[in-house]
Amino acid sequence: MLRTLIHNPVAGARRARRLGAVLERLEQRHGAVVTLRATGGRGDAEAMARAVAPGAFDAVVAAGGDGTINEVINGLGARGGGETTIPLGIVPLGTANVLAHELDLPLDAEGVARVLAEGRTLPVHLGVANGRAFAMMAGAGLDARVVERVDTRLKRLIGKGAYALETLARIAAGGGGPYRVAVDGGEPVEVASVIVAKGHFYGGRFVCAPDARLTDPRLHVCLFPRSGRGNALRYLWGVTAGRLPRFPDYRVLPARRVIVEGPAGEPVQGDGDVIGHLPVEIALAPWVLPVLAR
Ligand SMILES: Nc1ncnc2c1ncn2[C@@H]1O[C@H](COP(=O)(O)OP(=O)(O)OP(=O)(O)O)[C@@H](O)[C@H]1O
Repeated sequence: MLRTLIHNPVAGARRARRLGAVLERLEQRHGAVVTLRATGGRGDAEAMARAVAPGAFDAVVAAGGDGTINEVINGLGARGGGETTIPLGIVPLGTANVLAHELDLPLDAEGVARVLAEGRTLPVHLGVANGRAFAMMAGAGLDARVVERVDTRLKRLIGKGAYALETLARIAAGGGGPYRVAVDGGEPVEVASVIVAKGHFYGGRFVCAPDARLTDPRLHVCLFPRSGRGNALRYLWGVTAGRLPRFPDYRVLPARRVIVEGPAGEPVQGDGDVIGHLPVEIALAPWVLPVLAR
């Protein structure tokens, strides 16, 4: 069993010991041969995944947060996708680890190593936003502005709390939008924020799109219609309290193709990192990614 493991040492800084324990179990208990490569900066994980020689490894493992995993996914996608795609494995070392939660991956070293060695492969349908693949979600509006501005040093220090503080700061600052969202060629609707989900979890284990599933070839468009600080706080409370899907003004539409327009140059987030700017066309990726899961 041959695995190449692409590690973001910044994402994993607080959890370096967990990665060591995973490697030890993989090699000693499961007899895996692991090649470890560390990234040196943004874009490295994608280039490393893209450069894996065909047939050299039977899985490419991303060790980091959702941003690192997203890069590896794009690197694997750039290889052409299709039947020959190398399976993706995950060592969750990030702040929110939304994809790991969505896949119900174990977080302990023993469990992570077992999935990487013996897990089944799950066919994951990806989204693609202006050519960049995403596994969990892409969006424009409040959450994209939060992702753009969140202080990375604070994230390393206090984890998810940095997102909470930045969300409150962005709500207080106001502005942004409105966005016009056209679903499957229909008339555009105007909203204050939009999230296009592939998975049902958001920001950890909060639920935005209850019916979205990674293995389902559909996008779920989450529409936050009302603008203003009061409504932004109300939606935020709805997400954190698990009430959002029951809000009468909140809507989730299944879709295959979504176009979002708004103030030119506003950020678009994908899997928790800025992956582009408006306007954006979001669709399903033309390839399916095999992902190692329980
Ligand atoms: N060696 C490196 N030094 C600095 N930044 C890096 C390095 N390698 C990767 N990065 C960048 O770090 C960013 C954050 O990484 P990642 O998302 O994996 O971790 P995280 O932010 O802790 O987790 P989460 O996405 O779950 O919040 C990514 O955008 C990635 O491109």
